[in-house]
Amino acid sequence: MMIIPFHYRRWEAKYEYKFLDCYKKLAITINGETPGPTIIAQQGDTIVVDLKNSLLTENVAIHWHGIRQIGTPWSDGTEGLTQCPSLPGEIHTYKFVVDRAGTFLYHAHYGMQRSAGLYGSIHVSVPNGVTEPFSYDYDKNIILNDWYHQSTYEQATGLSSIPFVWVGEPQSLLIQGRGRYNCSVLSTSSIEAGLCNTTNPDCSPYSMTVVSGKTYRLRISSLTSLSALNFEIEGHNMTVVEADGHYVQPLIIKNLNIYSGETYSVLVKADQDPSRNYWAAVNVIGRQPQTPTGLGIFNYYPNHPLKSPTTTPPTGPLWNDSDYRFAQSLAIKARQGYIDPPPQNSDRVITLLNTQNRIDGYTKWAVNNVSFVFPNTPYLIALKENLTDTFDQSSPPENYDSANYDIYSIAKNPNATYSNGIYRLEFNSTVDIVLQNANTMNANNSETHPWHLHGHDFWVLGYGKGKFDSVNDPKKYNLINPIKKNTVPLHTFGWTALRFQANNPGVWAFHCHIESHFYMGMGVVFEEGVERVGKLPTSIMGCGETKS
Ligand SMILES: O=C1O[C@H]([C@@H](O)CO)C(O)=C1O
Repeated sequence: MMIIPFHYRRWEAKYEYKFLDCYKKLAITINGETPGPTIIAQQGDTIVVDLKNSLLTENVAIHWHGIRQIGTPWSDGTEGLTQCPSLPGEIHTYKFVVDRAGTFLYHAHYGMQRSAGLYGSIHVSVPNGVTEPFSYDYDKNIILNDWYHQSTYEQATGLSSIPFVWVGEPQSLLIQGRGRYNCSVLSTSSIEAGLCNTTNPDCSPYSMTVVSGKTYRLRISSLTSLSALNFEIEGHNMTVVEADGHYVQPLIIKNLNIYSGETYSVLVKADQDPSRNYWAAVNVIGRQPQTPTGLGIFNYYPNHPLKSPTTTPPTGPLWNDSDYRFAQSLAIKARQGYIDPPPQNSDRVITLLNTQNRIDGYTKWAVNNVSFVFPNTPYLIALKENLTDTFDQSSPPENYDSANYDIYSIAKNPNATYSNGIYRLEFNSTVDIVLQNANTMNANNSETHPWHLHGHDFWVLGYGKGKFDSVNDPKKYNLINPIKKNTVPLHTFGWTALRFQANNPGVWAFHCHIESHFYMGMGVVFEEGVERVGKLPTSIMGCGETKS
């Protein structure tokens, strides 16, 4: 059979009532599904998606998470940065090449729209004739998510109100779009009105059927709005072999910590007593859990796929065991034979202090005291068309006053400022980013932030606890076999150091992947080589100064 290196998809995004955790809620579907259809392609293939916006009164944009968009920065799908949003009734065409094998994602990148369920997976297989450094019998896809009963609008309104209304912890955890809310806590009249229905097929538990003796590659990813998660299959170890599309030195673990925006492949051998089923369990870590364990079934053929094990489901590590999380992050290294060594030095170091702040009575997140706000005209268009009065031309700060800032205390002055200024990077330069965590505006509290970079993979040079020491910590960087990623956790009261090459012409977001945190300003924007970007398609225009 001839392989056609071109994949054409017609997708329609629309709101539908779904019972993903048995509770009735409007969800954004693609062609009727959430998670949406999986894109299966081979390295080097071109993907074309015609996305029809049938959301009636809401704009849309889709980001292809982990795809670098080399030569197509206008297809990154980041509203306000690389495109105007597409309006109800419009069809927007995304066209890009999947240039690297691995497990990637797609999801809405407009306001907090991702939390309404617009997301899915992208599998890119290796080219013909190339073999992977591990073997397995079957490939399965598992997207983890958290789920809220409040709409995106109620959440966003609360976050941008005085007094501030926090979104709180999710009601459910979803495994491949399925969860289970305890309907019995609701009033009989709500249940009679059909608000919660445990027999709805939408919330039938995720069950993965395995055959004894076979090895499964589970492509596990997280697109949670808030929660850091721990994934475990009762009674089975797993071997991590891939992270964000890069091969990992095989690491055997009992359970996997996974942060929003990350993807991993783990190998699991069906090597336990086949006369019963086992739990697949997802637990909240990093924040005090108020959400029940998310449960799926690891089903040994020929047991019934929905037969619940009689055992107690795994409860995961202690939610506040940050040592456990640091240790797993540190243990993941690039695979021998597949190491892409980082440049030994960098041209520029940007240190980003992560803080929760206040601006005019509003609660915000900021980096180096600047809370990001979107421009009306997407940067990519503004820069190419010289519409430079459309955003703040001053560069955001490269550092914070580390000598006088106590990361373990509530800031003496929590006030921050707004800006839509961007970091302009010299094309082909090597850039280091040091993410520094700190205390929030609540005493003795620091939160985990998964940072995601668009348009690049970065090397993870190190993780540490406490305040980064700019003299001694760089001496401990892993410059031998660091893993490359596009999303990385910044652990509580810690730092994370990254290195990347500014070699992809375009405008790229770098932000906390927690939906509410980016919405509250926790992100920055990098530009490099924009003069090298080809002619922009007019389909990305139509808002702000690009209306004419
Ligand atoms: O932005 C946030 O607000 C809440 C909390 O700090 C409000 O008190 C929280 O946990 C966040 O991540």
